[in-house]
Amino acid sequence: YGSTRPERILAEVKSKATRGDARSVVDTIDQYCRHQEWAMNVGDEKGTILDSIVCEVKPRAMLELGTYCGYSAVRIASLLPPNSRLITMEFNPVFAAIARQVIAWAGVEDKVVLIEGPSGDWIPKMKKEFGLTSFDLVFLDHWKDCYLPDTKLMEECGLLRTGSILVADNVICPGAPDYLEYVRGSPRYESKYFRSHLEYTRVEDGIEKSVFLG
Ligand SMILES: Cn1cnc(CNC(=O)c2cc(-c3ccc(F)cc3)cc(O)c2O)c1
Ligand SMILES: [Mg+2]
Repeated sequence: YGSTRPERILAEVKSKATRGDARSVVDTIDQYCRHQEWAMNVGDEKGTILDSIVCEVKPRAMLELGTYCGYSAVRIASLLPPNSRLITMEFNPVFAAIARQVIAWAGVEDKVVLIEGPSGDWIPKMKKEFGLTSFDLVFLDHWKDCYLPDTKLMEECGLLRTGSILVADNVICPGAPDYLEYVRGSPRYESKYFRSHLEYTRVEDGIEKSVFLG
């Protein structure tokens, strides 16, 4: 059914999840990816860690790099306070097209802005395009070799303020060694590792939470 994995995930959401119910969309995707076919969503275990950070920070302005099918965008948006915005960026137009439909099905489209294209092109334009001063919280979940260059670019573009928090998925598997070395070694960050597992598996993975100190 459906020719691509994201299309099969969307089909599952439309047939099993309750329209307008973000939690049921999240649970449907988790069930499908745990029992039918694995997919690179942040998943339920690491998702709980992400939830706790979103609830603690209560971000007014949040950025996600790497939308994929929209699983974490839906998860995050369902926790955002009123008149807060999640901007989520996806390079791959096929993923973006699926994610738009998953986000709409969950009924969170008024909290989420999905932008398509390369992060390196978009990051320098964000302030102007969205009337932003800075991001309170950034979730990095895109190509692992882009975590570090994009973090440096966000610093240079003044998108991080004292207290802005970076949350990075997959710092162990597939891994982002250069990023980890940077945030753990830099005096401008206070970093903490949350040990977990690769989504839907017993393989070790984790989330790194790093506070920008300015
Ligand atoms: C193509 N593409 C578009 N966006 C991206 C960015 N995401 C990832 O690469 C990514 C990969 C994995 C993963 C894949 C294979 C494996 F064996 C173990 C782990 C897990 C994740 O949570 C991820 O976020 C890749
Ligand atoms: Mg990931």
